[in-house]
Amino acid sequence: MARKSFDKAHFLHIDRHKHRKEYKRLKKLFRDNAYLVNPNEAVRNKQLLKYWRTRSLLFSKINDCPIYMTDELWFSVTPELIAKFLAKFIRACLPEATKVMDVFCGGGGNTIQLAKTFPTVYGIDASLEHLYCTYRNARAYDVADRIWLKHGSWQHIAAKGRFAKLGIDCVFGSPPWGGPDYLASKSYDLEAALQPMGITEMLATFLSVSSNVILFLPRNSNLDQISRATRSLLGPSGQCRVVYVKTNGYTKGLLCMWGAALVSPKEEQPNVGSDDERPHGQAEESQDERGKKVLVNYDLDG
Ligand SMILES: C[S@@+](CC[C@H](N)C(=O)[O-])C[C@H]1O[C@@H](n2cnc3c(N)ncnc32)[C@H](O)[C@@H]1O
Repeated sequence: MARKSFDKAHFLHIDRHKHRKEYKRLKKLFRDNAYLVNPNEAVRNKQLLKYWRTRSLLFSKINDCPIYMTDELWFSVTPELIAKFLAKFIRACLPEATKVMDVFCGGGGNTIQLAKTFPTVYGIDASLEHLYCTYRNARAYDVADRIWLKHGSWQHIAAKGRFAKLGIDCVFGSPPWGGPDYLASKSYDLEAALQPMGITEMLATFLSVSSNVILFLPRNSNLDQISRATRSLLGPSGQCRVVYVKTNGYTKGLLCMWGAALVSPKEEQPNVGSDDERPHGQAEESQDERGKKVLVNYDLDG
């Protein structure tokens, strides 16, 4: 691989001298062209076959452009349709926004669509391999120059408070749900099962970066825990908007939103922007009995 295989300026603070080990690992990943997907050869791991077969739902360019995936990314990347919807939704609510953050950026499913919509996107992940995949995939989508990647665990990064000073307009996160077993119980315990911290602590760390927060959570999430976390951090009048996202008639997860512009936008999102720029889909909205959560069903096939 050529010497200029990656632009290290995009990997924040991975300095050749200060962080020798990380730098070397990153260089080796680039040199080996590690994790490149071969669209003509099925993945060896049988458990991942179903994801490989529907690979173009994850990245529509996967059959034509170099896309990079670790085993974990096959089942954790946000499908492109949802990532696109989310990026347009944020822009419709926050038309002036320029800087957004994707905590737990994984293989870049969300980072890429955010970078297609906003000029500056910060991506954070505890896995150097995943950050490398995000960068590579962003190159395939021609948006690598808009992204800045930080390696480390969110707990440590949030505690340092550096991102709080950057004027980030919206912070998004798709935290690990604990693998495909997340549906094993009827109600997903957002305090005990969500990684790397429970919903209240996670929301607090996100709110320390921006007042506009979005989390992508399991579809069976315990909504009372969301209400409690909201009130404990934002007071009794705090509000959260919960958007159920459906594709192919199947609810993929829910988007939980905090911040005035996201919870009570001046105009309803589907009517904002040109036809091309509108978040695509049908929304049904209702208030819960206490009026604290705005529940929305969003069917992307509608
Ligand atoms: C569900 S995946 C995110 C998928 C991503 N939105 C995408 O579309 O590719 C969760 C990610 O969180 C990362 N992660 C897990 N624990 C973390 C931590 N403590 N701090 C930062 N990232 C973490 C994992 O490495 C994984 O890439």
